[in-house]
Amino acid sequence: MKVAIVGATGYGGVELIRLLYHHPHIDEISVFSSSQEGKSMVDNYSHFIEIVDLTLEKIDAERLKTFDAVFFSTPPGVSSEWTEKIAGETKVIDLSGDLRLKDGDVYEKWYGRESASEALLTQAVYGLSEWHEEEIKHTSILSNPGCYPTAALLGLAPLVQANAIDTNHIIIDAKSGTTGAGRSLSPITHFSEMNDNFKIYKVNEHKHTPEIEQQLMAWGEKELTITFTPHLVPMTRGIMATMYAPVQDGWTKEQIKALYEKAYAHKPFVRLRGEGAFPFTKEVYGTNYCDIGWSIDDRTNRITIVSVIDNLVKGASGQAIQNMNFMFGFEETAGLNMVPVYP
Ligand SMILES: NC(=O)C1=CN([C@@H]2O[C@H](COP(=O)(O)OP(=O)(O)OC[C@H]3O[C@@H](n4cnc5c(N)ncnc54)[C@H](OP(=O)(O)O)[C@@H]3O)[C@@H](O)[C@H]2O)C=CC1
Ligand SMILES: CC(=O)N[C@@H](CCC(=O)OP(=O)(O)O)C(=O)O
Repeated sequence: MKVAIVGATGYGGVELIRLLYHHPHIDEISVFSSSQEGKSMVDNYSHFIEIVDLTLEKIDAERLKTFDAVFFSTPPGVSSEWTEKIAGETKVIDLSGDLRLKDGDVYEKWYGRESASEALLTQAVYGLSEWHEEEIKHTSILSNPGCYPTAALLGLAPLVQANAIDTNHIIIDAKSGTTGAGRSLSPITHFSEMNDNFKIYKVNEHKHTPEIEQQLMAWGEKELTITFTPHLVPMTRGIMATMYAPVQDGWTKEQIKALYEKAYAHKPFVRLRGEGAFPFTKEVYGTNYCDIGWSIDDRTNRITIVSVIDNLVKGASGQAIQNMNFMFGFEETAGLNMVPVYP
C-alpha cells in the first residue's frame, strides 16, 4: 500500500520512515513538508544517505487523497485543518493532539487554540491500541494518543477498569527524554540547559492531563481529576511514568497481579515485570514495547506502578503503525518486531 507522511522532517516523521521502511505491506512512502518542497530527506538527516531516497513534496489535498493512508506528524492545528479536506477519500492517522479530546471546549482551554469541528471530533477514534482494537479496525480517522498518556494509561487501565484503586487520588509523576519536545531548537532543551540537569515543567497545566482524565473516566464511569507532573531528563528517548494510588479495601496482591495478567495476556507489546520488579527506559529503547511493574506498600496500602515506553515508538510512530495495522487488517505486529537497542 501507499502512505503519505505530512511533517516528515520532524522526529515523529523520521521515526515513521524508519519503521515503515521495513514494513512488509508498505510499497511506497511519500513525504510532505510545509517549508522544504523539493529538498530531500537526506538534506535533513544524513543518516538516511544511500538508504532512504525521498524528496519532500508540497502539501496538497488532492495529492494526499491518492494515498491509502496519510500520517500527520505535525504541530497542533495542522491535522484538523487538512483532515477536513481529505476525510472520506483516504484514511487519516494523526499523531498530534488535535483530535484526541472529545470536547472542543476542553481542547480550547488546554491547547489555547481553536478546536477541530465537532463532526471530526465525533468521528475520530482515540487509538490506544491495546484497549480500542475494535473501534480502530472500523475507523478512517485515527487519533493517536500522546506519549505520556500512553505510558500512564497502559499502567493504570486494569486497575481502573476493575475499580481496584481509588480514582480520586491518582498521582502520575512522569519523566521524558528530550525528543519528546520535537526537533526545533529551544532554550528549554538545548544541550547546555539540559545536560546534567533534571527539570520539572507545566505543573498542573500540561495538555495531557485532560487526555488521561478523559480515558480514565470512560473506564471508571465516574468523574475524576488527576495530578500529572511531567519532567525532562537528560536522555534522548524514553518515558518513565510512575503512578501512585490507594488500593481499594479488600484487594489482595494476588488479585492485582491477576488483573494485570488477564488484561495483557494476549497483547504482544505489553510486557509485565510483576509485583516488585521494575523496568528501565533502556529496556524498551527503539521498540514498541510498554513494560510495566508495580508494588503495593503494606504500610500505606498504596500501589506504585511504573510504566516505560520509547516516546517516539510506542509513544508516537510505533503505536501509529500498530493502529494502521488494525485499520488495514494486517497482523498487529507487522513492521514492529524488534529487539530493544541495549545497552
Ligand atoms: N516527539 C514525540 O515524542 C511525540 C510527538 N507527538 C506529536 O507529534 C507531532 C509531531 O511531533 P515531532 O515530530 O516531535 O515534532 P517536530 O517539531 O520534530 O516536527 C514537526 C514537523 O511538523 C512540520 N510542520 C510545522 N508547521 C507545519 C505546518 N503549518 N503545516 C504542516 N507541517 C508543519 C515541520 O516540518 P516542515 O517544516 O518540513 O513542514 C516539522 O518538521 C506533534 O503534534 C507532537 O506533539 C506525539 C507523541 C510523541
Ligand atoms: C518532553 C516534551 O516536551 N514532551 C511533549 C509531549 C509530546 C507529546 O506527546 O505531544 P502531543 O500530545 O502534543 O502529541 C510536551 O510535554 O509537550
